[in-house]
Amino acid sequence: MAIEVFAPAKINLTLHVTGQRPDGYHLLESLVVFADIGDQLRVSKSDEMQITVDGPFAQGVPTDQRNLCWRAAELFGETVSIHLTKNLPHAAGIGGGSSDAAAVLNAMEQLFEWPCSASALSLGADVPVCQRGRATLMSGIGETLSETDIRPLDAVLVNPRVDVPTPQVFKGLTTKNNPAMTPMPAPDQNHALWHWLADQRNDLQAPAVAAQPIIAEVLATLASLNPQIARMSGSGATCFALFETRTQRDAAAQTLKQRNPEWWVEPTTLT
Ligand SMILES: C[C@@](CO)(OP(=O)(O)O)[C@H](O)COP(=O)(O)OP(=O)(O)OC[C@H]1O[C@@H](n2ccc(N)nc2=O)[C@H](O)[C@@H]1O
Ligand SMILES: Nc1ncnc2c1ncn2[C@@H]1O[C@H](COP(=O)(O)OP(=O)(O)O)[C@@H](O)[C@H]1O
Repeated sequence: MAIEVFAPAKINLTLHVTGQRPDGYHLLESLVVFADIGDQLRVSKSDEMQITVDGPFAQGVPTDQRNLCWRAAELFGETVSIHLTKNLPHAAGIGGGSSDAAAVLNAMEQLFEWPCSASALSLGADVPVCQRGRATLMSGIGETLSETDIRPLDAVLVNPRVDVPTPQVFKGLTTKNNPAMTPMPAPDQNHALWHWLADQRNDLQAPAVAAQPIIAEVLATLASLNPQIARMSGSGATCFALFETRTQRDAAAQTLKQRNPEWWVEPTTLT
């Protein structure tokens, strides 16, 4: 029997860095949502571990213990065969590896019919939130999760096809004790959410731009298309823009693809 699972792109609509633990990990506050685009995985029981990868971003994805999917299976404690169709850019701030690992854990719980007894957090700070796969307020280093409600958001994701290693971006932070997020508004209308989002931040945006200046160009290009908000996700380099209507979103995506054919541009709905 094979289980098919979807590993959606993770988007940090906000990302506040509010402190640092003695072990070096940073304390975060983030509103995390998920896209309707992502990687696709097929997981089946097998006598030995095996990973095969195809898809537009297959190149450079490890097929051994370095793949987070492999480490997820080891954490679960069984061997499986995994086929990964890699549709998302990696080292991109949209949780590609973390979302794949979360999907493998979810698939293995279905396949073997018992829950994973080890902590998903040991695979990466983003894996627990990716296991939920829906709008969540995340804090701590990624272990404190509280469900939240948002209306579907029309967004365009843009990645200029440069890798941004997460540890390097955290190292580039100049201040680690930044103000916390303010309380999120009730989910009854998107206007209130957009207003609130505009007052929040991604504290990793400045160090990511310092590491890869093209991110500033992506953000300026998105801002020129009159979105409600344009910001970077995670540690970058993927940026998102939110639009009031699906028609505006699709028109913006079309313009971006024409102007910058070398960028990865995807219209999507975030929930
Ligand atoms: C920044 C975020 C925001 O959601 O997203 P991405 O940019 O990875 O998508 C995550 O916190 C990333 O989570 P994840 O990619 O799972 O991180 P991990 O593998 O646990 O850690 C990679 C490295 O990032 C740094 N790190 C990560 C999380 C955290 N709360 N503090 C940190 O300082 C550490 O230097 C660590 O060695
Ligand atoms: N399943 C996977 N998909 C993509 N990258 C992976 C995977 N497993 C391990 N990696 C490695 O993890 C690194 C970070 O990728 P990713 O998790 O997509 O980044 P980010 O944390 O920025 O979202 C990549 O450079 C790649 O070598």
